[in-house]
Amino acid sequence: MSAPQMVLVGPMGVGKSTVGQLLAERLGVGYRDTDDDIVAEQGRSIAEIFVDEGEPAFRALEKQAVHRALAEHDGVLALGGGAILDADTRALLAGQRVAYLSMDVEEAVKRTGLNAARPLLAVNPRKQWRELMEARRHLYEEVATAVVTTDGRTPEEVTQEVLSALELKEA
Ligand SMILES: Nc1ncnc2c1ncn2[C@@H]1O[C@H](COP(=O)(O)OP(=O)(O)O)[C@@H](O)[C@H]1O
Ligand SMILES: O=C(O)C1=C[C@@H](OP(=O)(O)O)[C@@H](O)[C@H](O)C1
Ligand SMILES: [Mg+2]
Repeated sequence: MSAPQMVLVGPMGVGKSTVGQLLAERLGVGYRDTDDDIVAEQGRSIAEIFVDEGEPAFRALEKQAVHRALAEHDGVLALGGGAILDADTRALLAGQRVAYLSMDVEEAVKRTGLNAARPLLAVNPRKQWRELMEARRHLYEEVATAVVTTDGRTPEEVTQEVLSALELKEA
């Protein structure tokens, strides 16, 4: 049983996976991403799981993957954007170092576009993103120990901000 050095949360396309890998390099620790764990375990893409079984089935797989990673991983952990919808997951995040990466809607549309890999934004991404954020913003804020805005910042700049905000020492 261990705990991640830090966890990244935030909406789709905000840069959790990109910044997570940079953070892991800077900290000299391993990187893990719960979406990758689900894809590896299922042998299917996230989009295929949504199409084949629907969102509730994906959320059940996600909950298992997140709880396993929180117990096993001691490096940087990036969660899928919707993982914080689960109350048990939010309870497990209490007491951990959690950075919430945020951005505004225009940046979100630029970064995700009409990207079929993110089924929840496949149709009318601007409206979908606004609705998702209305439902989730307070949950990201609830679990976060630091909030880092990513608008107009490169992944390297966001990485630096996260290190400073969480007072993490580099390797
Ligand atoms: N700070 C940034 N500025 C501009 N583009 C970014 C930034 N961070 C990530 N991206 C791009 O946005 C897209 C989504 O990034 P990703 O790391 O997959 O986000 P998430 O894991 O949060 O869904 C990728 O194409 C990535 O290259
Ligand atoms: O926000 C969401 O509900 C989702 C975010 C995705 O992960 P990213 O946040 O890494 O894109 C992925 O888990 C799935 O498409 C659902
Ligand atoms: Mg990701």
